[in-house]
Amino acid sequence: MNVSVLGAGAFGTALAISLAQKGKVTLWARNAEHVADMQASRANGLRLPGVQFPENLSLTSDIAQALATDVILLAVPMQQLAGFLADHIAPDSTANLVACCKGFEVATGRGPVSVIRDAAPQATAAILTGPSFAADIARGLPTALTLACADEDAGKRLQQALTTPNLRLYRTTDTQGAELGGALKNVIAIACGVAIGAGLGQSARAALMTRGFSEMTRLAQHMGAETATLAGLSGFGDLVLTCTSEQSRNYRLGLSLGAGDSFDPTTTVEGAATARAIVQMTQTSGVDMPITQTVARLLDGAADVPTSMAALLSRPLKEE
Ligand SMILES: NC(=O)C1=CN([C@@H]2O[C@H](COP(=O)(O)OP(=O)(O)OC[C@H]3O[C@@H](n4cnc5c(N)ncnc54)[C@H](O)[C@@H]3O)[C@@H](O)[C@H]2O)C=CC1
Ligand SMILES: O=C(CO)COP(=O)(O)O
Repeated sequence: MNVSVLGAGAFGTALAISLAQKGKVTLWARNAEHVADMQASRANGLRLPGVQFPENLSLTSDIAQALATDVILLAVPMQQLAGFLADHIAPDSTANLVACCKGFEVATGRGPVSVIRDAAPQATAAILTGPSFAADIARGLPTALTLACADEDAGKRLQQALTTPNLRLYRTTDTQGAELGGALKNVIAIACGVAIGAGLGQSARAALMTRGFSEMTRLAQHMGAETATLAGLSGFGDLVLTCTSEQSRNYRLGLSLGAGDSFDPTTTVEGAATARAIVQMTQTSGVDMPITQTVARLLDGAADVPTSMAALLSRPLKEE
C-alpha cells in the first residue's frame, strides 16, 4: 500500500519519515514555499528541525497527487480537521482515511473519527494515536501506537501498512475509546504541568494523573467506549508520556500557567480546545470531570492556581 501524509507539521513529517523505510511516501503541505524549502533542504526546518528526509519521501503541494494513494494520513490539528476534509475530500470518497490528531471539536464535540465519518461516510475511517513524540519517531527510536478502525479487516490491513521497523502498531476496533484517550490525556497533562510549574510537587502530579485517569475512564464508560482501550497505549500509555515530559506542548503550557509565565499562542496545544469541548459535552450528562473543568477555568482566566487547587482538594471525600 502506498501512503501519503497530509499536513507537514511535526507529527505528519515524523510519520512520513518512518513510513519511508518501507516504501514511497508522499508528504503534502498546503504552502508551496514550505514544500520548495523542504525539497531543497531535505528537511522540515520549520516543524521538525535536525532530521534529514530519506530518499523515499517525496514532497508536494498538489493535493490531487497526494490523494492518489491507498492510505491517506490526516495530520492536521483537530480543530482544522473538518474544514480540511470539506476542502479536499469528496463526500463520496471511499479512501482509507487515518486521523493522526488528538482532540474533540469545540463546535460540535466530535472526535476525529466521527468528523471523518460525517465528511465521507463511505470512506474507511481510522485513527492512529498513542504515546509518541514526533522527534522520537523521526529519529527511529522505538515507539508503539494504537491503530483503531471499526472495520476489523480494514484495520488489519492498515496495521500492516503503517507498522515500520521502529513504529509498532497495536489494533482495536474501539475507535471511540482511542479518540477519548488521546484527547483527554492532553487536558490532564496541562493540569500536571500547572502543578509542577506552581511548585506543588511530584506527589500532586501523581494524584492528578491517577484521578485524571479515573475521570477519563468515567467519561469513556458513559459514552460506551471500552475501558480496556483507555488502559492501553492510546489512553494510559499516552497519559504517562504526556504528563511527565517537557517535550509535551500540553505539559509545557501547564508549566507556564503554573509558573505565571507567558506561552507562545501559536503552538499547537490540543488539550486547551479539548478541555472546553469536554466541559460543554458533560454539562448535560452530569459526568463528573473535576480536573478537566478546573483546566478549562484556568485557561479561560476564570480561576487562579491556588483557588483551583484548593477547590480540588476540598471536594467531598469519597471512595477511590
Ligand atoms: N508533535 C507530536 O509529537 C505529536 C502530535 N500529535 C498530534 O498531531 C496533530 C498535529 O500536531 P503537530 O504535527 O505536532 O502540529 P504542528 O503544529 O507541528 O503542525 C500542524 C501542521 O498542520 C498544518 N495545518 C493546519 N491547518 C491546516 C489546514 N487547514 N490545511 C493544511 N495544513 C494545515 C500547519 O501548517 C502545520 O504544518 C495534533 O493533533 C497532535 O496532537 C500526535 C502525536 C505526537
Ligand atoms: O501527543 C503527544 C505525545 O503522544 C504529543 O504531545 P503534545 O501535543 O503535548 O506535544
